[in-house]
Amino acid sequence: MSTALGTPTLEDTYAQAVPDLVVPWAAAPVRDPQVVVLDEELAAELGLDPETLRTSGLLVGRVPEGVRTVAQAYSGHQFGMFQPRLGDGRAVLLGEIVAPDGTRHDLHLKGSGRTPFARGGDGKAALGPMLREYAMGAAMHALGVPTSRGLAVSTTGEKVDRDGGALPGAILARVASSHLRVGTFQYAAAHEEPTPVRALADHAIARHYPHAADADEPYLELYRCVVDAQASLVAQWLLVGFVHGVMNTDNTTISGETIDYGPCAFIDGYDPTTVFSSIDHAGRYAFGHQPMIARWNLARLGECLLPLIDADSDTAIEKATTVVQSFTQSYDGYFADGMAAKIGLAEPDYQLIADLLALLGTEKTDWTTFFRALSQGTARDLFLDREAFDSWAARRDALTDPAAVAAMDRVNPVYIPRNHLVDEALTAAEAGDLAPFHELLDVVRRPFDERPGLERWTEPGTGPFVTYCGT
Ligand SMILES: Nc1ncnc2c1ncn2[C@@H]1O[C@H](COP(=O)(O)OP(=O)(O)OP(=O)(O)O)[C@@H](O)[C@H]1O
Repeated sequence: MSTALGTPTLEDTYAQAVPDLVVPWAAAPVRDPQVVVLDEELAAELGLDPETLRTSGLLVGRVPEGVRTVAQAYSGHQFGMFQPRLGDGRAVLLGEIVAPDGTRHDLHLKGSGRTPFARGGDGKAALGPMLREYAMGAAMHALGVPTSRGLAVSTTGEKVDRDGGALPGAILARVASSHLRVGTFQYAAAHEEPTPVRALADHAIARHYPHAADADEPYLELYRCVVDAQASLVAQWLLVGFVHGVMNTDNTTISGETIDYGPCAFIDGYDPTTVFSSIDHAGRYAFGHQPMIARWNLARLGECLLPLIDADSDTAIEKATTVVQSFTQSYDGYFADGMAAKIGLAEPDYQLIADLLALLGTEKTDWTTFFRALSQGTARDLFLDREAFDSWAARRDALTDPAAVAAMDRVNPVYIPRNHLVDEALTAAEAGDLAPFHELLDVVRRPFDERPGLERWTEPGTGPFVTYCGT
């Protein structure tokens, strides 16, 4: 069913395709909603009028009569442990919007009240974490990394209890090309088979990889596409220095977009062991582990698809294994191509890249600063052991491609959302001062243009590196 909503229309192809995987559910009423930030550029991309959005109540879940909003079911491996019933515990899917360019997007609320999936949670969200998700999504989008994006954050006028304190409550309106997760397939596979998994896979194909429908083996092709999309995504995370922080299977998307900016951050100094989540004591989701974890998560998706891949289970396992094993080669290719562009080579040189990573790791050189300094010819100054840098740089200079050198500054950002400055902006916002948050947005939305007056945004923080794990 689709329902007119002023100009936009909310469709529900997902709920229709897999009714067993949703629960009809409405956002809890909000007494005093105030839109704190709204991404007008994103609204325009979706064909939505910002003023209507500000006043209609849609951003906190007030939908016109007849629109069937739902909470989505999903399972997930969290830190390696299977949780059969997670789902939208504090979220609702308002519906799908078809943008003027024909692309389909979910409009989803986070922090909109308890649902049947809430388990012990209060169904709410605090302002700081929702603003964090909004800013990180905006930053990643500006960096060219596929991501869910915040359309708006609204305060609810109520307080939420977190760690013994009362914080302003908020709702994030989030847009994604879908909210299909590896965990969605895990839920379908764990609860009933094979019909829901097949219906879900058919929906995923139609929505994200329509060419797979014409392949000889459509479900194997779907799997191949997701593995490739995730290999590309995680390579991009590492290239920009992003640590997701909670790469559970319920945070691994079928579309290949980044989702759920919980305890995430960008690294300052290059160190593959960097962990940003205060609950990740073993370093499972450390910066350098992310490719391996993505592959592990994708193996869980493969398990769900086995009955669709081949009626003979041994054959299905063999085919799925070949696909998941292709992750490593795809990832290595994406990462090496990206690194080549970052250092000004037309073609990757694997040894040169490996030696650079070793060099940066030894001194924990600032990841973002290094690549811009390389294009400016000032990278040498960043090292204590300048001879080691000189001998690496001489090998690189011999291979540089003039066109690639000119393009370096278009792939190497000057500005990333430095963790200490994000925390500073969120602390101010929770205290009622939004000015630092708006400055943060302004900086991260134009990451490649060096601008005077923003020098402090290029400075690394002084730690501690494990930080902010609020919800
Ligand atoms: N305050 C809360 N009340 C109810 N359920 C919650 C709350 N916080 C988290 N959950 C649920 O706990 C599970 C894991 O939480 P997680 O932080 O990964 O999700 P999330 O950040 O709420 O949502 P998303 O993954 O959509 O960004 C999910 O099922 C989520 O809905």
